[in-house]
Amino acid sequence: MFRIDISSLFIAMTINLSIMAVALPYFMGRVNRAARYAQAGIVLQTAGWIFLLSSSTFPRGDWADHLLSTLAMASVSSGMVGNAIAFELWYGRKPNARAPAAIAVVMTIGYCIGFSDYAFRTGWANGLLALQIATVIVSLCRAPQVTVGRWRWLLVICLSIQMVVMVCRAVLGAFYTAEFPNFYAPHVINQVFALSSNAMMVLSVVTILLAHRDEAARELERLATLDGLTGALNRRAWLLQSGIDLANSVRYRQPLGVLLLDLDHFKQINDTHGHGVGDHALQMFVSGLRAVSRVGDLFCRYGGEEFCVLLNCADLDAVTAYDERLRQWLIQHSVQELGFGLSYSGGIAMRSHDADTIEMMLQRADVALYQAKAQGRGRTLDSAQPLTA
Ligand SMILES: Nc1nc2c(ncn2[C@@H]2O[C@H](COP(=O)(O)OP(=O)(O)OP(=O)(O)O)[C@@H](O)[C@H]2O)c(=O)[nH]1
Repeated sequence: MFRIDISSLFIAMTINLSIMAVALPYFMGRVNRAARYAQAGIVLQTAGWIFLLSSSTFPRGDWADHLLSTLAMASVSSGMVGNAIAFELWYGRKPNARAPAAIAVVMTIGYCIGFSDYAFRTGWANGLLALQIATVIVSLCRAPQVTVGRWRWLLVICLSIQMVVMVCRAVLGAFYTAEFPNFYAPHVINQVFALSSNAMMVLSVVTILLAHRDEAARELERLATLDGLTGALNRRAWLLQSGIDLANSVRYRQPLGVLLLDLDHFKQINDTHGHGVGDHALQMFVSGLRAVSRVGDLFCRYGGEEFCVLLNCADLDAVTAYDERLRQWLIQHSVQELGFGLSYSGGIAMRSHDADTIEMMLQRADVALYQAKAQGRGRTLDSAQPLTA
């Protein structure tokens, strides 16, 4: 019959954690903030376990035992705070780990003060660590702001098991102290704890790698679809989405318009104020597009100082209103922000029949835009209106 040797399991886990604490930062190379927090979390958990195992080599209740055990609690609970922040970031949220951090502080202080009372300290530490895990589970169950892989549920399951074991340890330690005289006591709960901690260690490393891979994929997608300078969609992504929108507009018999916009005298802006100001003007123009756009409006940087907007469920009046809102926005903001007025010329093309394509609409909008430039700039013309020379 096999025997579960608790102290060997803890020692093996601490050795593996130490290896991971060194190997992860080394092999993952340059990583972003979330992965750095997760790596710091592993380092702190490792330190916590080293302190905890070292504390048991000193006489029980000795000052060294007291100090090392308290440091262990501080490190393990801070490690969970690091993990909580990493998960928040991986969920696309602003990092907010106030609850786990507050629990870590309160737990460590209470543990240090009440150290001489074994029943109290075991109940207190395990109970609050369970509560800390619960706050992380609640946060993981809330909808993420970005697409998150199945690692999310793997983590929820692991943490839930760990939380239940912690609660059992808290109850045993506080109320059934005789059955649970120390950390290595061969109680079934201690055995489950040793086994689940080992499994948890392996799975948390797997989770870190999966979450990190998810994030790298998101970053690649972002780079492939967004314009680096302005953050607007790039032409490729816009054409892809506008083809889908156009097909939907035919299917649901909704009007749809395209607005092609080109900043006026942009070369002169660059020449007079410098390329940096030119870049800032492009970014400001995109802020304007963002400010006046509504749900269903899709804009992109088409290239250079040219932008394109697709307006879903919009007739000519709605497209013209969009154009007017944008001009108003520029009048209100450009002089203040750039020191000079920024204007643009535009061409409108409405979907005119079911066989219309985005390319055909863009061609018509381009002709109208050319005409708007020829007529003195600072205006938008509709390609369906008779164009004056
Ligand atoms: N600062 C900056 N300038 C850019 C960028 N992309 C394109 N340009 C500049 O935009 C200018 C476009 O010039 P033109 O095509 O002559 O057009 P324009 O000066 O706006 O004249 P009109 O369109 O006829 O009013 C060029 O000087 C490009 O170098 C960019 O990312 N940043």
